[in-house]
Amino acid sequence: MFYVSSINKSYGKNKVLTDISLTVEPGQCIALLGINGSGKSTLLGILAGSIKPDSGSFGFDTPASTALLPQDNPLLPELSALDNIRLWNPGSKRSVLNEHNMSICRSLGVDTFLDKRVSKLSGGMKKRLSLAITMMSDPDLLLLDEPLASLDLLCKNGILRYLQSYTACGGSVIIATHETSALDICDQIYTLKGGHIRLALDKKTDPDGFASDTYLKLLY
Ligand SMILES: Nc1ncnc2c1ncn2[C@@H]1O[C@H](COP(=O)(O)OP(=O)(O)OP(=O)(O)O)[C@@H](O)[C@H]1O
Repeated sequence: MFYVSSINKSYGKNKVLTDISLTVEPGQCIALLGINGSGKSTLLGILAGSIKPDSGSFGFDTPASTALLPQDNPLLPELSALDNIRLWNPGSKRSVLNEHNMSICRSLGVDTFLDKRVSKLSGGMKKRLSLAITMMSDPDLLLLDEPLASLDLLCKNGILRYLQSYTACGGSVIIATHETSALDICDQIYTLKGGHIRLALDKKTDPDGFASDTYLKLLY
């Protein structure tokens, strides 16, 4: 289990996160919903270890690992997709295309453009490549910051199906999103408002609450 306990974060006088607590079980997918500037990226950055909270704690109850897929793809545009994979995977040139990594590439359709330069890839291809690289570290908890932004329906669907197969194998996901289609695969929806977090929907106790025409109400 991954726990977050009483996290607080301010930028100067701007109190962004107040007393944030939640838990994520293995195999669970949790959505973070909130308007622009509500603190979703800040919270994910804290959980990924790249932003220091003012107070509070987080971690796993057993040894486990986390990986963050940031909003902007962490790719070098002048390199090929394969060279970007090599860059993020320390090891020999031969071992980077091992069966484990290739199976991730195949699942996300990245194997079809490994030799292409990143600057020539579409937004959806870049996102799938970034996700593939993130998955190669075999994380137990995947932190996703707006992974579906500006992707076409087919690409969104492919990524969502991939995430479903990941959680079906016991992986956990926290996904910050404005996309209602992403909420369909989530077990719980938390909202961030005025710095505070609230469990707004839980599929176990309110399966009927998961309907795209009701999601907007959660933000008010
Ligand atoms: N490095 C920083 N220095 C100062 N203020 C920051 C910094 N990063 C974020 N903020 C502020 O913290 C607040 C939360 O920003 P954050 O990016 O976490 O929101 P968000 O919910 O992810 O927004 P969006 O949906 O637009 O991506 C905003 O008011 C933002 O201006």
